[in-house]
Amino acid sequence: MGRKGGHKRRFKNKNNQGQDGYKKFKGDDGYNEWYYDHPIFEAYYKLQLEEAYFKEKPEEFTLFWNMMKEKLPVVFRINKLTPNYQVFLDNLKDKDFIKKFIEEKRKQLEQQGKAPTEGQQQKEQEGEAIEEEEQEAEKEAEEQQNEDEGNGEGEEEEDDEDEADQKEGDDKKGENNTKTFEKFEFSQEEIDTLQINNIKFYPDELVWQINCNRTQLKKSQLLKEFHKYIQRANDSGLISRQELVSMLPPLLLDVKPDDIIFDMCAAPGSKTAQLLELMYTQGGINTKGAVVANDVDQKRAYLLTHQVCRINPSGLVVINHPAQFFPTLQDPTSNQAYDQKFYFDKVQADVPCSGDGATRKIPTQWRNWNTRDGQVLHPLQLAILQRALTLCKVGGYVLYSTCSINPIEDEAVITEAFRRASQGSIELIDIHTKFPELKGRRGLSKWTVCSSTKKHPGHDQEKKETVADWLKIYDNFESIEKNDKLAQFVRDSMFPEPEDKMTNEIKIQNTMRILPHDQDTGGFYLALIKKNSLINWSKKGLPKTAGSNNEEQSAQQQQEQPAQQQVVDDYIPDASEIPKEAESLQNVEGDAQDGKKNNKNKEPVQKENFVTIPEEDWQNIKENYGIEGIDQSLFVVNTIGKQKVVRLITEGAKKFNDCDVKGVVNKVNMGTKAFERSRETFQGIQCRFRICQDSVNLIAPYMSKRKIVVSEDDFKFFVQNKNAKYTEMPNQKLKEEIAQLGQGSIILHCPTYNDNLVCQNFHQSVNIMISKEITESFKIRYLKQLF
Ligand SMILES: C[S@@+](CC[C@H](N)C(=O)[O-])C[C@H]1O[C@@H](n2cnc3c(N)ncnc32)[C@H](O)[C@@H]1O
Repeated sequence: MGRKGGHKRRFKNKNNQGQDGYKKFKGDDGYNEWYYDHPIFEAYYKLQLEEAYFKEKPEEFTLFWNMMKEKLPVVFRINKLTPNYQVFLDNLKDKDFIKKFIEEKRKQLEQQGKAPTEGQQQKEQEGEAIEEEEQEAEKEAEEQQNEDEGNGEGEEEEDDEDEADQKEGDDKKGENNTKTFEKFEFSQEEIDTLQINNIKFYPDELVWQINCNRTQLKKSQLLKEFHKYIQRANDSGLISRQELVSMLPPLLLDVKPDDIIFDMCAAPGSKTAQLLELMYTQGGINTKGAVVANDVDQKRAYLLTHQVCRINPSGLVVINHPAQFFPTLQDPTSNQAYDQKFYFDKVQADVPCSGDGATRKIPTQWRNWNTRDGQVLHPLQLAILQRALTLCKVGGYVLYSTCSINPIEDEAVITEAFRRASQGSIELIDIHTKFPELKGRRGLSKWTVCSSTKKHPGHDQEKKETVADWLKIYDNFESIEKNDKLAQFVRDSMFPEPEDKMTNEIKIQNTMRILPHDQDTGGFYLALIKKNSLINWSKKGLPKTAGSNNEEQSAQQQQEQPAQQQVVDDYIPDASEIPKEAESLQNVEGDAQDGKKNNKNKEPVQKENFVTIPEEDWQNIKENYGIEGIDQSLFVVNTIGKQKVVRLITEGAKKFNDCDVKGVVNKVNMGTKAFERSRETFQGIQCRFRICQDSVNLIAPYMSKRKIVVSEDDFKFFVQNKNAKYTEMPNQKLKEEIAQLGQGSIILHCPTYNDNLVCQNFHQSVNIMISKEITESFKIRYLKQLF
């Protein structure tokens, strides 16, 4: 059933009505239409990719380009740390699961006399769609206004799979370059074709893909309930919705339970969560490692805390720094032969990028794409990569990734890092052998540096411009004319060497490009670098920028910064190396869709710190819950505020904290909530702290008091009855056992599921102390509830 009726789309901002090249208009049939076309963008990638990938089959370029315009399918990963996750997994393994789910729901509604008639259904859908559309238009107008004010940042949404405002249609691809609105309903026949498929390259059957996109799931009345099911699982941390390609970097880092990993540009945290999942899957409660998740944007760092806390990780440390300037910490306990500096075992540099591989998620690329963004970001990306390599231990690995397909942000950055690093100190690992089921393209050994001459050529069919009119190509850095404004951000570091000398030497083909049409994903770039020895960074002057007098500039810089000319192993870039413009482009990338950023009103950073729990409080907790076997120093409190929460951290997190002797790192959060100062003051409560559900599975094995072992049935009873009166409890023996413990926090441990429930025991009742989200997860996993 297609969408009918030509309601008007409202545009509040005049700029929405016809920007050069990006017009929305009312089509002949009354549908609003939207251009998915940018001839310069297309010409640029023909130039960059055709010879390497499509020479034999030039028509494949069209497949690739058309796929860039399609919405992404829904993908999610099951969090293996969630006890009894297999119930959810078993559902997915049933090929007819979606069909059965919908039939079940329909039956339920019919029984309740609530099943909508077809007419009602359509009316409702259209009403909702109009409302949503109006909201989208407003959002867009606001975004436009921001751009006009020079913020350069659009509205962004919260999680990895939340897509930026997308208004594209369903089936016009290939015919012309406009799209109409989605179909909002599925016929029974179409529902029958819906499937959830396992993604083979990901271990343990944890990643699944639905063969429709998220808008379809959300907007189809019949599928809405199914979308809610997925949403409930996501909100509770049972699954994480994350784009498929974005799951590759953590997998490639080969995480070990004792690793201390630096995630340099981490918000909103989908890869951080995945790193922690991989770490705890191997190490269980004995996990000692940590993931230090950093983001330059404080608000986004807080958002990350919120997102990653869904999986309750004691090994999480959230910090807030510009990655390229991250300080070198001292490690007094270091057993490295070379020095006493603190080094990370592995570093993930998922750098800020133009995001032009993420057009399937960020359709505004079709309006905004230009060559300048990549050029502006290149120096920042290079500086972050160099810092990543410096901070990584000898024998450790750095994973560089972007969701851009622009060689200036990808191969050019890697090549320049190798040019600057001392020979043999780093090497590119061939990642193509790691996932035989994944189709990855080899990194480019040559590319073209060029600038677009205009933003967008417009959609005027009469214009007869050609690629040559749109792209100004630079053969080499030296040939750039002095006052060429288009080359303002072009640098010598962006050029490959003649005859691919350097790229062949460093084996750039070991890096990987993911193209969207190869396996229905976004575009992505990955490079895994091993650090073989300490690196002597040779900086032959700052990278030269074109469009100015380079020689003069270089000479002046050499005079001003003589130290930078020397060979240095602790490389920190000079701020002047990075164009100021890079800052405003920082959040354009695909993975990081979060709350709107407003640079203007940034609040001053309040430096947080974490210290070991005070002795008196520790003794109170230890005695009350009978805790043995975990060191006091792994329980920390923050130094600002009321210290209401005691957090559990890992040894790795503690080590990182201890190495920041001078307190130079801006910490946002650490570990997971273990105990909370209780508000209850009534009689009989011995302990001032109640247990938190967040870390109960990590602490329960070390608890000998106030822990009751329950059967599967009793466990389910409490999941079903959040506030259970003693008189309602079916198991008399259990009731007596609970009553004997007296009032206060207790846990119910179910050995069958190896799971625990935190409860508050009152005089005559037991209340389950878990959030709404976790309750939903328990209902899915233990009561097998679908809705
Ligand atoms: C590609 S996104 C990271 C996505 C993230 N790794 C994930 O998987 O959810 C890049 C992030 O880098 C941050 N960023 C930009 N410039 C930075 C800098 N100089 N230092 C640290 N983080 C930076 C942005 O705020 C953004 O959150």
